[in-house]
Amino acid sequence: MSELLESLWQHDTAFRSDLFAGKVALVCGGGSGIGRATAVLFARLGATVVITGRTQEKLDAVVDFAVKKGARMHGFAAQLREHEQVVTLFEKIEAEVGVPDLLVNSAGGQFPQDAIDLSPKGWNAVITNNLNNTWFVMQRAAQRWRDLKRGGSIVNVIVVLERGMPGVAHTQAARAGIVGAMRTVAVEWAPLGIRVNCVAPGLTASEGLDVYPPEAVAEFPLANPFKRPGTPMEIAESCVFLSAPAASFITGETLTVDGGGKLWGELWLAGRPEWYRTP
Ligand SMILES: CCC/C=C/C(=O)SCCNC(=O)CCNC(=O)[C@H](O)C(C)(C)COP(=O)([O-])OP(=O)([O-])OC[C@H]1O[C@@H](n2cnc3c(N)ncnc32)[C@H](O)[C@@H]1OP(=O)([O-])[O-]
Ligand SMILES: NC(=O)C1=CN([C@@H]2O[C@H](COP(=O)(O)OP(=O)(O)OC[C@H]3O[C@@H](n4cnc5c(N)ncnc54)[C@H](OP(=O)(O)O)[C@@H]3O)[C@@H](O)[C@H]2O)C=CC1
Repeated sequence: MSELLESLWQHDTAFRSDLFAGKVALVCGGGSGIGRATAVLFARLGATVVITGRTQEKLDAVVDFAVKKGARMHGFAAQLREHEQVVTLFEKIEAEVGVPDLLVNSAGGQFPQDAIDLSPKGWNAVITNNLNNTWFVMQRAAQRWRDLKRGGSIVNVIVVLERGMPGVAHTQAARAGIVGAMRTVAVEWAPLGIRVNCVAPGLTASEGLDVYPPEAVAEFPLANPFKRPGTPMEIAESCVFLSAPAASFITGETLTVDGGGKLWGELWLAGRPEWYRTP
């Protein structure tokens, strides 16, 4: 783990080392994968960072590392599907750290299953985990910015939507909901000085991929024309770009970071059905 964190700390970045000095960044899902890379990058660029997720130990590992590097980072656990927990989380952050200026929503995930077999409980779990979760957090941030008469930036990490994604219809539906909400509030919240954007990663090498079956994993190199997964840092750079002053005229957009996967690529997350196998 410390080797991985060290590699994130040393990784090349396009950004100035004091870019976010004086800013507070909240990264949901910051205990692993894309969220962790984003949190570490914000910390390297001078922000005070708060990470959240359900598992305190995962958060502690990242915080301990960052603090040893001299960065300012805090880890507060929360189940983001519960609206009351989101409200309490914001109260805690404001009391102990300060009002977040920047929000990156990378908390989410799903399980792979053919759509026809999804149970109502499984569908609801994934919709709640990726639509309600992200919405509760982005709305709470916007409410606080409105109340305090200050702006902010929101970046939601979603999935690539253009061609659907066999094996994860539930997550496609949830993330399409986020895109619709994002495009709408980009207009409603512009007068408040709030920008809201999405990053759509292609297949990215994170712990999150552990839930996929071996037959799906074996075909992951077919996901894009580079024939490799992206790295969490390749996604983090885009999350940070959209949060930065360099993106001050960008709102309501989705930045796809998928190595060209939506132009050429195949991703069968629950495995390739017989019909689509070449003889
Ligand atoms: C490029 C695209 C690639 C994307 C990659 C990534 O996103 S990587 C990042 C990925 N990172 C992540 O995905 C991490 C986050 N992911 C998660 O935490 C879970 O996937 C979650 C969203 C379902 C959690 O919801 P939860 O805590 O409520 O979960 P729970 O365990 O209580 O299940 C609720 C119900 O869901 C159903 N069901 C669940 N699993 C399966 C299954 N394998 N099979 C079938 N069904 C399944 C089942 O009905 C279950 O109820 P039951 O029958 O047990 O009474
Ligand atoms: N890796 C990939 O190939 C791709 C990933 N994505 C998306 O990017 C996002 C980040 O994924 P990635 O970093 O790869 O995967 P991870 O599973 O590593 O990260 C997801 C994080 O979200 C947290 N989380 C999940 N649900 C909740 C919840 N209800 N409340 C609070 N925290 C929660 C998890 O922590 P904990 O379990 O401790 O709560 C975990 O740290 C996800 O939305 C994912 O679907 C999109 C496209 C491709």
